[in-house]
Amino acid sequence: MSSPIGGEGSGTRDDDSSLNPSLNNTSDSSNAGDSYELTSTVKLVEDEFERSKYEPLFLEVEEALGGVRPSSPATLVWRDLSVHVTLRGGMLKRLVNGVSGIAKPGTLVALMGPSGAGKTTLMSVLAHRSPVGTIVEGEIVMNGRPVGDFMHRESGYMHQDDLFVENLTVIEHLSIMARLRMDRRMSRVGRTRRVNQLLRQLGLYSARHTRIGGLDGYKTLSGGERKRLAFATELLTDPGLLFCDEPTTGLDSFSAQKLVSLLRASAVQGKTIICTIHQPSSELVAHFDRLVLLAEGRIAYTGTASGALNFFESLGYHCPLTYNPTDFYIKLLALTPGSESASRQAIKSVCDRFAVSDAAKELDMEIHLEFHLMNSENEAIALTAGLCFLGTARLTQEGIQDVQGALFIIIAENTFSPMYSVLNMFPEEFPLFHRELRAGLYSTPLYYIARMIALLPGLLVEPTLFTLVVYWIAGLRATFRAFSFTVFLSILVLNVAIACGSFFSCAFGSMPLAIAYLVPFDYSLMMTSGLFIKLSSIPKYLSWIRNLSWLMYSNEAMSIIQWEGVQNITCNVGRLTSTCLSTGDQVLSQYDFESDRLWDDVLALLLLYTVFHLLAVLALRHRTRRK
Ligand SMILES: Nc1ncnc2c1ncn2[C@@H]1O[C@H](COP(=O)(O)OP(=O)(O)OP(=O)(O)O)[C@@H](O)[C@H]1O
Repeated sequence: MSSPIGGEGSGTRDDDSSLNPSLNNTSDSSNAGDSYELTSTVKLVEDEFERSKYEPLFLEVEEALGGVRPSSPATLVWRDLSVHVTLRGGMLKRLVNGVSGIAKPGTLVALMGPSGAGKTTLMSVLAHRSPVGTIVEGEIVMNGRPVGDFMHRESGYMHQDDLFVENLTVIEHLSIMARLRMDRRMSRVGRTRRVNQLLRQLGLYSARHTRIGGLDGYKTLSGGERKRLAFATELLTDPGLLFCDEPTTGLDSFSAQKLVSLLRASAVQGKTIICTIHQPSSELVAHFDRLVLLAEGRIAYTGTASGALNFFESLGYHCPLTYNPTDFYIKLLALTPGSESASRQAIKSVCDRFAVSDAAKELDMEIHLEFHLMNSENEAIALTAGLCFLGTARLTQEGIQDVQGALFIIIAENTFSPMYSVLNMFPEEFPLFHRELRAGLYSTPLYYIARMIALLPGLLVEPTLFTLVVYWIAGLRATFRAFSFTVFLSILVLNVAIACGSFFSCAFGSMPLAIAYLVPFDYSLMMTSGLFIKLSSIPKYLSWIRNLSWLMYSNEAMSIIQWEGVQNITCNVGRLTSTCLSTGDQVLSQYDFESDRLWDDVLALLLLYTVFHLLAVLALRHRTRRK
């Protein structure tokens, strides 16, 4: 039988009667259709190659763009993760012990450690691909969702032993996999383009007609090419998250370097990549953004490669100059035959010291924040908040506090979660943005504006929904003007908060640093909001902060809307109260608010919105120039 592939000949392709039999089976009409479609898909790929020879410009542009961005960026967070297996006789064996970590879009993470440290176990649990019978405790979430079967669709897993149908050629393998794995709604031309693109990106173009392996007398793929083919197979669906189990094992140093460079390039495009890796050279380690050193199922270190050197030096372990630092750590964290108990003691001490280190605290803070942001389900909070205030906002002395409380909930909910949620936006995208900026694809202000426009639907819908729920359940002033003005103000508040968060995000290179400065700032905003301390009693040297406090402006404006013109607040007869506030004006002056400042407050909010965005663009431009 002749090969289904036409075009130029290759010694490896002729006499190909051994392609997947189902694809050549003409007795079944559906299979015949499949076979026809596959044949024409492969043909299309070939045609595309032929054309691409004459399209150098297209290649250059694609190279400049670095291919496509992943369809969905993925943040994976795990907290207090322990993994056990049940041994014969029902005994439990712990393989991973209370491990926490985070992997974000655009980062390449290395899981390292001596043999038996738990790397493969941890990675398979994170990928939701652990063997049956594995008991997992702790939390693992991807983009806010606890991991589940969806991980098989939404993440790729490159196994250590790449198994292929050996007598297929590279292009046949990828075409079949494209057909099986890619979205069924994608057109044949779309699939072809993707295969074509991957072959070029992963340097497999010249080997496209080479058989994967096995058959005597034929040229077969090298180890490095096999790994790259396995990588290309996982990239077909363009997952945001990719797991690679020992991708460099069995490769010479040049091939290993080439493969890790490809992983790095994919990460720079926005993917999250987690690899287990065995004793990498210093050059390889330099490609990784984060190292996770495991020992005896625990974390011995997490952070940058240079941070690892400092951490171990702080414990008194100095890596000799002639030594590869990763070999040094792994030797240090391995059980030495004959003195296992002393080794275990030393490993325990390293892990304990890391658990109380600054790096571990920073990591904890980052993880805590991720979980906090994931858990802040807006509508659920709105409902809970609304129910707490159910019907309490009446025109009585107690009702005054309830109205002010409900207003503050609206302001706070539209301030804090959104402000912190954008903190990582710019540091995360900075490598890709910087590369595209250098390629002259757009300017800094244009990128910034596009980023903000992308957020816009959420910036309008979220505050509207939240206010809608809290406002009516709490029973705030039931007039169209009061309600619509409150919605308008809550949208404004959220937008100022996002502008402020964006400024901190652009000004600081990492989220922990941005948080370190933002937390004291947001406390001062809150304290000068008018709810906790009377504005007139704030010390003079601090009172200027209130000019920056959009919480104060919005609190004043929303209070004016609720209380303007109100004349009939009930005083409790028979109850000894120091003062009785019977009009709306008295309520406002109780909080040091002025009834004629409504439009001043709106203007101040608009001004803060503009200033924060301008500062953010300037900070971003400064960072790109500095880099
Ligand atoms: N199903 C199982 N039953 C019992 N012990 C297991 C099981 N799976 C793994 N282990 C043990 O758990 C420990 C961690 O295994 P794991 O494969 O995760 O280590 P690793 O760090 O990936 O090692 P390597 O680098 O050698 O692949 C090892 O001691 C291993 O023997």
